[in-house]
Order: sequence, then C-alpha cells, then structure tokens
Amino acid sequence: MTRTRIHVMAAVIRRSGRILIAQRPKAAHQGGLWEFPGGKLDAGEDRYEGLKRELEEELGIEVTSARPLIDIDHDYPDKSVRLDVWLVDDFNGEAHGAEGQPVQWVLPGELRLYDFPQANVPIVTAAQLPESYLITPDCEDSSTLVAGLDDARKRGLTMVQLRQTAMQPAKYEQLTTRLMQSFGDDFIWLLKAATPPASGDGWHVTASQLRELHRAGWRKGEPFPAGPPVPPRSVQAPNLGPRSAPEWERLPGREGAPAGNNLLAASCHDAEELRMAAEIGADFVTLSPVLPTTSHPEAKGMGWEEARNLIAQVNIPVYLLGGLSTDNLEQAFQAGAQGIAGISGLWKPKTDL
Ligand SMILES: Nc1nc2c([nH]c(=O)n2[C@H]2C[C@H](O)[C@@H](COP(=O)(O)OP(=O)(O)OP(=O)(O)O)O2)c(=O)[nH]1
Ligand SMILES: [Mg+2]
Repeated sequence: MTRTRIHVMAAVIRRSGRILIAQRPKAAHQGGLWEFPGGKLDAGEDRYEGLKRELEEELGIEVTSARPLIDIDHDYPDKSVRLDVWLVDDFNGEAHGAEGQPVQWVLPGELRLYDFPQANVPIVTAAQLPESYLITPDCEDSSTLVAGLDDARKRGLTMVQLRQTAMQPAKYEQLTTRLMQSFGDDFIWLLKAATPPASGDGWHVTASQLRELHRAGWRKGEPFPAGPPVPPRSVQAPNLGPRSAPEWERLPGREGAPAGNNLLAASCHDAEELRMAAEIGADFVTLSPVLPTTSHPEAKGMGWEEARNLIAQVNIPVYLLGGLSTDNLEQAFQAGAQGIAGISGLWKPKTDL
C-alpha cells in the first residue's frame, strides 16, 4: 500500500551562533515535541516560496537568504512526510511564536537536550555539522601536517579526518594525540582505525570496513567487536557537545559545531554502501568520486546528476568528495549534500600529492 507523502518545508534558522526551535502544539501530529519551524507545501507552490510563507506565518519573519540543508523521507506509523529542510542564515524581523507556540534560540550543542520527532535525528546532526570536511593528505613529516591544519583553521575549517595511509597504527596514535593536544577544540576530529578509537570525536570507516561491519550485523552504539546479529535499535542523535559551546560562540559566523565524541562516518561510493552506512547507524558519509581526482586518477567521476540521485536515496548528511573545492559548495548544496569533503581541494600548503 502506498500513501501520499506530505511535503513539508522546514528551516534550521541560524543567527549569532544560535538555532531557533519551536514547540509543536500538544494536539498536533508529534505534538509537544520540539521542531524546526515550517509546514506543509501547498500544491504547485515553489519550495523556497513555501518556506518563506510558512516562516512568515509561524514566526513573523521575512526570509532573505536560505539554501537546502537536508531532505528526508520518513514514515511514521500514521503519516509519511518529506522533510525538506533549508538553512536560513538571514531574515528581517524579530522571530517570535506568531501562533502562540514557545520558541527558543539554542546553541547547536544544546539541540540534543530537546525532544524532537524521530524523523529529526539526521536534521539535528546536519544542523551541527560544518559545510566542509577536510581530509588530510599524506604528509612526509608532522610539521607539514601542523602547518596545514593551522592554515585550515585560519580559513574557518572545523572538521578534519586525520588520514595518513602509510602510517603504522602506533605512530598514527601518537600523531593524533599530539595534534589534538595542539589544536584541541578547534576541530571535530574523525580518526581512522581498525576498531572504534578511544580518543577524538568520531570514527571514519573505509568502505571495506563498512561492508564488514554491516555483514557482522554491527550497529553504532553496540559493543565492539560485533557479536551475533541483533535486531536494530531505535536511532539516537549523536552526542555532539556541548563541550566547546563557548568557543563556538566566540567565533561568530564560524560554520560548524561544538565537537562531541560519538560520531560514526563512512566512505561510500554507491547506493549499496549508502544503504549499509544508514543501516549501521552512521551519522554522516562521504560519497565519491564526484569528479576525477589527482589522488585517484584511475577512478571516473559519477558526476553531479548521479550524486544528486544517490543523495536523494538516503536520510543522512552526505559530503561530496572527489575533485571538489569550496568553489563547488553551492553546487553541492543544490545536489542535496551537506557540503564537500576534500584532500587537495581543501588543503593549501604544498604537499607530495
Ligand atoms: N515543521 C516541522 N514538521 C516536522 C518536523 N519533524 C517532523 O516530523 N515534522 C512533521 C510533523 C507534521 O506531521 C509535519 C509538519 O506539519 P505541520 O503541522 O508543521 O504543518 P503546518 O505548519 O502546515 O500546519 P497545519 O496548517 O497543518 O496545522 O511534519 C520539524 O522539525 N518541523
Ligand atoms: Mg508547522
């Protein structure tokens, strides 16, 4: 049986490092829970126009700048919704509960303290993740890495995957410890490892690790190594903070999130891997290669159209990777991505790549 999916426009509204949330009326569907303001798109209505109309009705504001953030299909027992969520970063007027609903401006790291509908788990993640995800190139010595990270920090990058393909695990651990001591809360740290790392903010698994974890029936939050397959548990929003909320606040306009310690990310290349990532409870993924790259010149890019089609099939934030730089951010947003990930495209100093 198919039922009509209701197209809902909703907004993550950001101002001065805070995000606006509203409480749904008790009697409404998912009543009493907190939400990102918005409502149903009218038949034939343009998406951006619909978003503007809803925010005018519910908050009394005039949106002047917005772009797609994440697009989610969710089936409640009684209703199917498409949550078409945009990031609003500029508006006129004072946002208030124009329909009498309570509203709050919260720090990104505080979002997890509020109860949202089940469909909102990936939206809460997307609201906290930055638009660019730096992956470190192989560096001959750690001073090159330090200089590169320092430069990345100055350019406003806030999330990094420490990738050193040729390095032995013991040396990698030493290096990551040292880097995290020097840069601390300035980055959200995603580490590579054979098992969930004890430090850092999260674990980024390769596509082959993803396949193995999936085959073993493991899910984020369960003991590791994976035991016998167990039935899926309900999904929890990741624990992203509020470890460094004050730092976040001190850097107005900084894209990103207070770091946390519980992220699971996976490298994906096709629809099957995306599905597996969602099933093991990944908080976000990279999808590559979009375009041919210097690091993987043998791989042909999937192109923007295919990237858009693949992103539409999953409900978690996707960073597009492969031959991209910040010049491609707008295109990535329009394809439905959280943003872009990059090695050479986001790394400025000269490397051996
Ligand atoms: N606006 C919004 N709706 C959400 C969120 N999460 C979530 O599951 N929903 C669901 C609840 C509802 O079934 C649907 C949104 O419908 P709505 O009640 O806001 O619609 P509306 O503003 O047009 O209200 P109405 O005119 O029908 O009263 O999407 C969210 O974060 N924001
Ligand atoms: Mg509404």
